Amino acid sequence: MNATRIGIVGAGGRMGRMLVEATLKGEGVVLGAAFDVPGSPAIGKNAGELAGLASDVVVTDDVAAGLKHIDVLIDFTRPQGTLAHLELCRQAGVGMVIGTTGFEADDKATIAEAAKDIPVVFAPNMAVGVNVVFKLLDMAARIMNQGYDIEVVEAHHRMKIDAPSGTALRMGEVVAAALGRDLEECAIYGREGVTGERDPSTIGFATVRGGDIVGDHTVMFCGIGERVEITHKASSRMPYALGSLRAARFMAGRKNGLFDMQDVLGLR
Ligand SMILES: NC(=O)C1=CN([C@@H]2O[C@H](COP(=O)(O)OP(=O)(O)OC[C@H]3O[C@@H](n4cnc5c(N)ncnc54)[C@H](OP(=O)(O)O)[C@@H]3O)[C@@H](O)[C@H]2O)C=CC1
Ligand SMILES: O=C(O)C1=N[C@H](C(=O)O)C[C@H](O)C1
Repeated sequence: MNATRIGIVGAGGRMGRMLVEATLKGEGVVLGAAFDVPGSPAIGKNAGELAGLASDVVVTDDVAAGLKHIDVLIDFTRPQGTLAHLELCRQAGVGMVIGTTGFEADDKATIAEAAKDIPVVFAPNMAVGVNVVFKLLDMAARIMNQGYDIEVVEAHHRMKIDAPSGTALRMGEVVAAALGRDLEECAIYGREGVTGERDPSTIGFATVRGGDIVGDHTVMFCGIGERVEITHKASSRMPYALGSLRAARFMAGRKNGLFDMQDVLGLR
């Protein structure tokens, strides 16, 4: 089988560099193109340089032209950029792996619409461990469905711009769905002042930002006399990159459809 030709947008970013490294070292994938925004210091550089490796791919800002050389575009940028790339991929018939977080509901509908024409894997966390945690949370919530207060706590590096993290929100969605609740109606995003007693139907979120924390997530099920905490801690961005490449390989032979990492990992 031919190697999947990968394009990476935001190649100079934290995830972009990790993806370049994983692609250049990976099996069944080949780096076909690398992109960043106009004016980025990454433009004109050899992509391999971003990861201390050898490559013949030069980073450009012309995504439309570069799509001719790839099968799948991997995008960890910003919602606005991702949506622009999505339209280009749709026109070119190129699949997309979307790791960007911070989308509004309308944006997610746009992604779902585009996935009628091209294959899209869209997930707030590509790490295998986090996707296993989603399954554990579903099971835990179904069993501890009464008498347990549920709180989601996440911590990330000081450069992160969205909160709560996409992963924390998905954890909340998984738990809410298992309990037959609607997260939009029961989420509490932080507390301050005289809040009153806790409403047992709510799911609380707390956010920590600091230093170089890669990504920690804990869901607490707090009962009377006991507490269960389910935690995932990332100490490297490589699991996100390796999951993304798995998603890109998963697309081979697919013409369209919206998938997430549960589909890629066979956890559905
Ligand atoms: N799904 C998952 O598994 C994971 C998701 N993420 C998500 O990925 C995203 C990126 O994270 P991270 O790599 O840390 O961020 P960085 O800021 O390090 O990288 C983002 C990259 O995208 C570029 N960029 C910024 N705006 C645009 C735009 N409008 N169009 C195109 N490119 C743009 C940046 O260029 P410049 O620096 O010049 O602005 C940079 O190269 C975030 O949403 C984050 O939450 C992160 C890790 C894992
Ligand atoms: O911005 C990050 O760094 C991360 N973002 C994703 C999120 O918002 O859930 C995934 C991971 O936690 C790292």
